[in-house]
Amino acid sequence: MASLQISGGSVRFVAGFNRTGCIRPICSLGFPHSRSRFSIGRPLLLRRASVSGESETDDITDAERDVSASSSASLLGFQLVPPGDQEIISTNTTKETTHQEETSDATDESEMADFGVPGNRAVEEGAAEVEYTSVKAEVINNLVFVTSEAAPYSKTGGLGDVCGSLPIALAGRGHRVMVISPRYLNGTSADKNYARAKDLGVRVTVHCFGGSQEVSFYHEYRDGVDWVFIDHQSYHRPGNPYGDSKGAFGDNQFRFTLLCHAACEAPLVLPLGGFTYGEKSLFLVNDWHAGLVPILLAAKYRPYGVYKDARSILIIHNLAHQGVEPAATYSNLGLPSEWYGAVGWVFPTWARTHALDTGEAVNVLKGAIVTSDRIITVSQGYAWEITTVEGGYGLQDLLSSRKSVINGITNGINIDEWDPSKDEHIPFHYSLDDYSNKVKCKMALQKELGLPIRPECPMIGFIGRLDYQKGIDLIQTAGPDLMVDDIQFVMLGSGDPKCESWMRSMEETYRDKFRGWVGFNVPISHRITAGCDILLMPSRFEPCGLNQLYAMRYGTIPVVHATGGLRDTVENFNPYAEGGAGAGTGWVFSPLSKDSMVSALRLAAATYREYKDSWEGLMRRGMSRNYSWENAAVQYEQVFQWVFMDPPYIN
Ligand SMILES: Nc1ncnc2c1ncn2[C@@H]1O[C@H](COP(=O)(O)OP(=O)(O)O[C@H]2O[C@H](CO)[C@@H](O)[C@H](O)[C@H]2O)[C@@H](O)[C@H]1O
Repeated sequence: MASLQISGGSVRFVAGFNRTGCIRPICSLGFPHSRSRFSIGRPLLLRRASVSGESETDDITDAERDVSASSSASLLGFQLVPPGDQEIISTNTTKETTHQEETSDATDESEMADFGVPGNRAVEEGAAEVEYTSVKAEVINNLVFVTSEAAPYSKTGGLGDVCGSLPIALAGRGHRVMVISPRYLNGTSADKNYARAKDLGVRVTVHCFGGSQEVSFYHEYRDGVDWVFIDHQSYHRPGNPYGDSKGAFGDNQFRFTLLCHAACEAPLVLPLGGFTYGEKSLFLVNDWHAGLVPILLAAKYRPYGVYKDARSILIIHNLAHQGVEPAATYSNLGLPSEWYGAVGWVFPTWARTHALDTGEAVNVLKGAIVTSDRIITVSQGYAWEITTVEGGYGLQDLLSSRKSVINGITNGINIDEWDPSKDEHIPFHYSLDDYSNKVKCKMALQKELGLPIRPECPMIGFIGRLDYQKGIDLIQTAGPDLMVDDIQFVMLGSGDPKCESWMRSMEETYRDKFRGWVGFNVPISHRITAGCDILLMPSRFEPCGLNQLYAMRYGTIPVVHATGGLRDTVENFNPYAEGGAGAGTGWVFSPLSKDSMVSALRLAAATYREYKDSWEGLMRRGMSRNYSWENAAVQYEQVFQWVFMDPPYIN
């Protein structure tokens, strides 16, 4: 790993094979439009059923294709962890656990509690159904979110959801909130998302990559939030924020370096509503794409007395993507030379390609971890996981050293967009008071997909990026076993081309049972969430996960692997609890194996068929939970208070 090669006039960073046999990244030095490493997945001519039930061919456009942040500067597939033993949580609803299970569970729980934040009422009061009355924050801050995506302007996954809804919740509590992301124009109808954003007429020159770049700022004030879009020609091209059908963009390091420099200038130069946000801003830095911000505050601004009163919080949505590029690219980042140590990173010896390979690289997320004032992960379980060798992706020791400033706060969801009583994407509406229309949503979905219309047949759904993280290999292995059962299965997603073709062949083999929809399609994701009885999430790791939250709100029962946020948010079903009334909101299986997943699904399907009361109990408990951002916002505010108590971490 990590050798530098001169090839065809460009320097390439060549990766070797990892322990699981996947080819590790091959990345370029980030020259505009040179291609780098992971391929994103080819466009697929997919066959899908039309509403009339007939099969049709649909050419998925770039705008629709799901290409996630994972495609960019990712360590995914680069197994930086020794294979560890999985803890065992029985999928048995009688909850018979072995001594080993009890021990490991107890350890995890107590260690995870270290990452909790006072104010988490859902946890503290042990009540899922806590009601929140919207109140104003006690202390008001100037908040500046920096992110590579924010829905509805840009979204390839959960990062877009969170950065599109948490800022609104915080603004509703009285904070002044700005969200900064690129103004992506890809020549499709998605460009109209930016139609209301107006050029502020402010120009800033950014010095990086051996030259100077002029960026401009577009602005829309909506739902109490200043949405600011950085404009530069490198954000204008077909594809999604990270790549296109040929793979991840080779200049992503450049594009996100530009974002970070411009984001640091924004609070100083943009007179939004007549006034700048000023130097006492709190930067909320999301994932590696924004990771240069805290480094710039420390290295570029504070030495000159600017941003002395500012603070930064790194929000980790996914540690598998760290923005790793060759060490030689350091000079591109626009940082003083003496700050190399902040981002300098060395691959472990075993991961290098040969004896002379020094394994040196720059790692933007690592730099953010060492320079940000505090760190938040999107669930408590994940906060603990990233400090372990299994979940730390090589950064576990560093993260453990900053354990005292790490907190886990479980994501909320946009309860207006995801509301079965008024969802514009679903054909029939329902609620906790009357969910009789849910089965009509199922029948409509069966019709739309060209499946036999069978309201009594358990319908299982999967929605997500088709990649290693989401455990798609497990679904593929389990496919034939599952198809023996009397169920229907629908998958929506795109990414790994092999999985895309597997979906197509499954659909051809099991015409009455399986449908695969390749692409990124928000309306369909809503209809699957409403129409299915069961939502499957066998994620290998899941920092929080949003689909299980959407599912529970829609009375769709999640069957999830016991990891990260899935374990935090789904309570394993116990039919004997509460004097036989039952408890729990889904099935949480472990270990991550085909057998364990299939038995959990079979248990769920059998409960659906034979124990209607238990099923309705599961639905009701899931639907009555409070998923709004209110609980999370209160905890975020607690961390905001803590972050201003201390001087900046790097002063
Ligand atoms: N093909 C498709 N068509 C339409 N919609 C699709 C789709 N594929 C995915 N989506 C949507 O994208 C979002 C995915 O959210 P997740 O939280 O599951 O995952 P993601 O891994 O992207 O996010 C990372 O960040 C989030 C936010 O913090 C964490 O919850 C998560 O664990 C972490 O991996 C959901 O809104 C889902 O409906």
